[in-house]
Amino acid sequence: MSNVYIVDTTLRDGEQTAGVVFANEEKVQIAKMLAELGVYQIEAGIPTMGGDEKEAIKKICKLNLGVSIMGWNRAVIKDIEESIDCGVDAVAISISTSDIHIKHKLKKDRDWVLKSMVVATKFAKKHNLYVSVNAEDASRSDMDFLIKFAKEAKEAGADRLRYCDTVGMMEPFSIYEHIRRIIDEVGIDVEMHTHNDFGLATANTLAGIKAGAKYAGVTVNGLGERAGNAALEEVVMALKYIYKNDLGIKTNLLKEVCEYVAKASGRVLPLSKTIVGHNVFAHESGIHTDGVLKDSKTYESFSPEEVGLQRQILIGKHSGRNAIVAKFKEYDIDLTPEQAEEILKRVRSLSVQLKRSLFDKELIYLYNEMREEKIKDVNLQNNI
Ligand SMILES: CC(=O)SCCNC(=O)CCNC(=O)[C@H](O)C(C)(C)COP(=O)(O)OP(=O)(O)OC[C@H]1O[C@@H](n2cnc3c(N)ncnc32)[C@H](O)[C@@H]1OP(=O)(O)O
Ligand SMILES: O=C(O)CCC(=O)C(=O)O
Repeated sequence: MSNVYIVDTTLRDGEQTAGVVFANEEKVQIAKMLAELGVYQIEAGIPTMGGDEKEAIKKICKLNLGVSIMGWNRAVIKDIEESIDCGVDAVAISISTSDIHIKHKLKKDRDWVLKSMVVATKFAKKHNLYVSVNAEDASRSDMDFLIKFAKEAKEAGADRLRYCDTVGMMEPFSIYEHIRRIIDEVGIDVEMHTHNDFGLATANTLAGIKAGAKYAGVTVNGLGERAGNAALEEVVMALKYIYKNDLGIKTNLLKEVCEYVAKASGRVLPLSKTIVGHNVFAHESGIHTDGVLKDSKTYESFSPEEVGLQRQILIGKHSGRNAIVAKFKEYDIDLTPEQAEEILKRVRSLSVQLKRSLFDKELIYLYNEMREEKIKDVNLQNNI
């Protein structure tokens, strides 16, 4: 697998999540964090919107973060002029390639699409910008037309083609075929931009990469239109651990970045959010905790510290003896096997009553309760 570059669009597609707005300072802070994380390119927003959006993009450009800053544009010269005015070094030039979009949204025809894209691309190249030509709704486009579009984009000077699965209608096997065909027939660099409508955004991005796409367009926490985009944290970690392709991203910062974006977007991270959820390294089941306590690799794909998290061993209804023994050891209490068995019974009963796992102080309470009962029993037996 060749090198893969992360293109983060949290500040563009991520902010397009219905109802999400980043304050300008938050946009700047997110850009700084993404640069620190080590992404290749930040799609910072849509300059032609003007106002705050343009101000924030200008500020991000002025920071000289050492990463490429891209502005998003329609295939419209005025849009690109606004991008240039912001000081970006790269532009995304977007236009729909599917007949559904061309006919019903743009109300134009295929020739108009090709012409608008070529004119916009040549204009951007004349201004020494890096150009990604974005085929919106590529996945629902006629493949022969998409190939023609990609060829003309390349001839006009485009540096890459963004393949957009705009409504998230693809699955990995077909997307692999599409991307292979584009690369084989056009020989252009491809960026994957996938949406999560069927929960396949990350899988589809990985399939595209496997087919030879060099760029992965992602968002932090998978923010984005409707069900969102492929999540940065998922793609980076899957590439590292499933495909053995370490992109050099500072993954130990992931938790912090994801938490920040969650807060700024007002979209709380679910406890079991992939990669960075608070509970994705929490173990309760007896067989799992026993395994993890012996060797964490038995039930973890990578160590929690790698993404800025910590392992948690919870004690609850599904716990086993070994976890109970280990937990009390943390408090310098060496349980006998019989004591561990007895406490486990009490843990199960209390967990069912409370419908949750137990806090450490509740465990100590159960331990004291058990000891007091034992003392009472002995006293009774001795008639004291
Ligand atoms: C799949 C995606 O994520 S695409 C990105 C979507 N993001 C956004 O829309 C967020 C920011 N958008 C905006 O601020 C505004 O929509 C703007 C500034 C881009 C345009 O605003 P307005 O001029 O008010 O137009 P409006 O949004 O109502 O309609 C879009 C127009 O752009 C046209 N258009 C849409 N996509 C493209 C394109 N890729 N290239 C050229 N024209 C396009 C539409 O046909 C429509 O034109 P019409 O007015 O002649 O019918
Ligand atoms: O990136 C683009 O230009 C297209 C917009 C988009 O987000 C998409 O098609 O999913």
